[in-house]
Order: sequence, then C-alpha cells, then structure tokens
Amino acid sequence: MAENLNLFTSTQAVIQEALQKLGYDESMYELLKEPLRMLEVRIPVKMDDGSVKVFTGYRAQHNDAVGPTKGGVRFHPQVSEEEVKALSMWMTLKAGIVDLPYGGGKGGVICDPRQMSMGEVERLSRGYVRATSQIVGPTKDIPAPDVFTNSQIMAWMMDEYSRMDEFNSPGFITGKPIVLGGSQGRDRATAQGVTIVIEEAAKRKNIDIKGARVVIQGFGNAGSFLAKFMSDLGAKVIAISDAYGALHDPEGLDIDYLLDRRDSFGTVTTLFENTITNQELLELDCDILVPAAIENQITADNAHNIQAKIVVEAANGPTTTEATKILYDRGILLVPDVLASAGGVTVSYFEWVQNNQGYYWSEEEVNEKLLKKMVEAFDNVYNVAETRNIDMRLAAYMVGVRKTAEASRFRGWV
Ligand SMILES: NC(=O)C1=CN([C@@H]2O[C@H](COP(=O)(O)OP(=O)(O)OC[C@H]3O[C@@H](n4cnc5c(N)ncnc54)[C@H](O)[C@@H]3O)[C@@H](O)[C@H]2O)C=CC1
Ligand SMILES: O=C(O)CCC(=O)C(=O)O
Repeated sequence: MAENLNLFTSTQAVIQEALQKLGYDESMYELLKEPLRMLEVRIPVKMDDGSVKVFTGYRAQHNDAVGPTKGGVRFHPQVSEEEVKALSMWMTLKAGIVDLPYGGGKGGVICDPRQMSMGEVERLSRGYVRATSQIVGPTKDIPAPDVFTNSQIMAWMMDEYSRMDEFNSPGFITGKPIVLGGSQGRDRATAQGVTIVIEEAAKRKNIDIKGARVVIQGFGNAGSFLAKFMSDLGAKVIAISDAYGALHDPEGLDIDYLLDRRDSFGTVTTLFENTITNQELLELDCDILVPAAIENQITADNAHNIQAKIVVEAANGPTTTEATKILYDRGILLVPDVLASAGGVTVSYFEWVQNNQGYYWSEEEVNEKLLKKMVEAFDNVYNVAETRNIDMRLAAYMVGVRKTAEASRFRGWV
C-alpha cells in the first residue's frame, strides 16, 4: 500500500492515538481532528507591470479553548488548505508542549515571493491582513513568520492592522523588527530552541557535540542560525542545503562565509558548482541530521538509508509517520517538530507578553527563559516516551494535546 504523505490525515491519526492513550473518548477526537475555523481568501494584488493577480490565502484556527490561536504565515508555491490545517494542529501541540496560553493557528498564501518585487510582496502582505482581519487580532489570533516570510513582512502586516484598527497594535503579530516592538532573540529563537534539544538528545545518546558531524537541510531562518550555533559549539557542520541543492565537505563547511553569501530566501548553493542533491544530503554519514526546510523529506523510501544517530526536526512535518516508525525500530532517536521547533513560538509568546506590558526584556532574560522552557519540555516528552515505550512523536502529541483537551472539557465543549 502506498505511504500516506497527506500531512493532515497523518496528523489526525497520531492525535487520535495520543487521545486514546490519554483515556479520552471519541468525542474529544471529533472536536480536535479539524480546525474550528478555516478561512479561505482571495487577495487581488496590483503587480508592477500594471496587471492584477489574485492570490489564494488561508488562515486556520485549530482550537481556542486555552487562549488566542497563534502561528506563522507561510508564502510558498506549495501552500494548500490541508497543509495549513495540519500546521495549525501542530501549533496547538507546540503550545501545549512548552505550556503557552495559546491554541494553534496558521496561515499561508500560494505564491512565490522569490519571483516577486518588494513592492508586490508588500501589497500582498497588506492584502492578506485586510482579507483575514475579521478573525485575527492581538486577543484572537496572532500571526508570525514562517517559510519565506520575515520581520519586514511582519512590519507591513502590523502597520496594515494598526491602520485598520486606528490604534498602534504591536501585539497583533510577532517576529517584528526590534524597533517596532519585536523581542530580542526572536530571529534566532527557533534555531536556539533546536540547539537546546540537540544538546539534550546528544546527552541521552552519549554524543559529544564538540566534533559531532552535523547535516542541516535548509539554510533559512531556522537552518542558518542553527548552523552557526552548532559550529560555535564546536560541532562540524559537514553539509547544508537550500531549495536548489546541497553543499558537502566532510572536513566541515565555513559557516560564517556561507552566512555572508546567502540571500534573504536562504539560497546559497547556486553560487557553487560541486553540489549534491537534497536527497543525497539526507543520507550522508553523520551524527546529527536536522531537516530544517520543508515537509515529507524522510519517508519510507529513504528512512532505511538515514545514517544519523539523532534526527532533530527543525522543520514542520519533515518525517512521515511510516518513516518515524522505521527510524524508531532502527534505534535512531527522532526529536519531533512539535517539540524541537517550539523555540520560535516560545519567544513569540515572550514578544507578545512584552508588547502587552510595554516593558522590554534583555536578550539574556529571553535566552534564560527559553532555555528553561525547552529543557523542561524535552525532559517531559522524553520521559513519557521512555516510560510508555513509545516513539518521541507519539509522546510529544500526548503531552501537547492534553492542555487543549482539558480546557475544552472544562469549557463544556465535550
Ligand atoms: N521561522 C520560524 O520561526 C519557524 C520555522 N519553522 C519551520 O522551519 C522550516 C524552515 O522555515 P524558515 O527557516 O523559517 O524558512 P526560510 O524561508 O527562512 O528558509 C527556508 C529554507 O528552506 C529551503 N527550501 C525551500 N524549499 C525547499 C525545497 N523544496 N527543498 C529543500 N529546501 C527548500 C530554502 O531554500 C531555505 O533555505 C519550515 O518547516 C518552518 O515551518 C518552525 C518553527 C518556527
Ligand atoms: O512564532 C510563532 O508564533 C509561530 C511559529 C510557527 O509558525 C511555527 O512554530 O511553526
């Protein structure tokens, strides 16, 4: 039978298993198997050549029993309704795992910002906010950056919302530039969180980070900061990649040089000739493999060939359910996305708290609070996995779904 590559239905299956293991009945699954709200919008944008292009966008709100929904907005050609739904469900799980007062939300627009001018991207970003304005807001649903969106786009979105609201609303969105109320450390928070869980996982597997061989797929916000942090800790980053190919040097790549040369979409390999493919990168001999780009990269087709001892998912959904089982059976420790990449939303929460109180923290304060949250979350999930003899993904779903399930129960929804 063909492997299930559908992110939405495969997420549903793990949520169902997690709820069963926690002792909830079928009605809880009925509530949590889909987002409570899903808005599809069409956004007309005046292009630079005078034509009008109409883009399709989405915003999914999985569950708001705990608090406002929260999650990034993705600008990518492969965005789809089902992908956005799955991403919103993963945000609920992340918020539960790091214990934030949020439910999960997520948005996306089908577009390729790499082929658009800055002006076109600005008009699209403002159009997205106008189109979704009825369901988003600082106490309803708080967007943030994701694939191919960044702090400049957050600034335009915040400005558009503030103009409509006739009020400066920094808490409407996170991942903003610091001068507009962004938090210290948000730009590197996802990678910082991934670094913390890599250190925790390495301890469990008796791997010394100093000298460990690390392979990273993706060289954008998550992947590039991670490469820097890993090489600063003395690891050898032997391969990195972007959408066009991968660079490999068994002696270790010069990360500072590559950071200097990459563009704002995380592209760098196009400057080199001796590249390998993203698929070859995943199967390289290494200690730690970090998929930090897109979904469905480790599947039943290549899971048997993964040589890493630890796989840490910085990206959302890079490993299929079947591949998760194969890696588990092979004794490879997989730290799942909903735990590993939760550093981003954690510091987004810190940003929102700072916006709400109008008092801003130092980078040391942010880092200290992030470290505490991530270590606690890792311990929690790891212990559930060990005690129950299950893989860390199922354990993370059990930890992550509980808060929303309980809040829904207390509210009398189920
Ligand atoms: N930015 C954040 O705070 C967070 C990001 N994530 C996840 O991390 C992953 C990467 O996100 P960011 O680094 O923010 O995005 P980004 O837009 O900064 O970088 C994306 C990277 O992926 C590469 N890429 C794009 N399409 C690809 C393809 N088809 N094959 C191989 N590589 C491809 C790009 O070339 C780029 O290097 C995504 O799954 C995202 O959802 C998760 C949590 C938070
Ligand atoms: O920072 C946030 O609020 C959300 C980050 C996000 O979209 C994610 O973790 O996938």
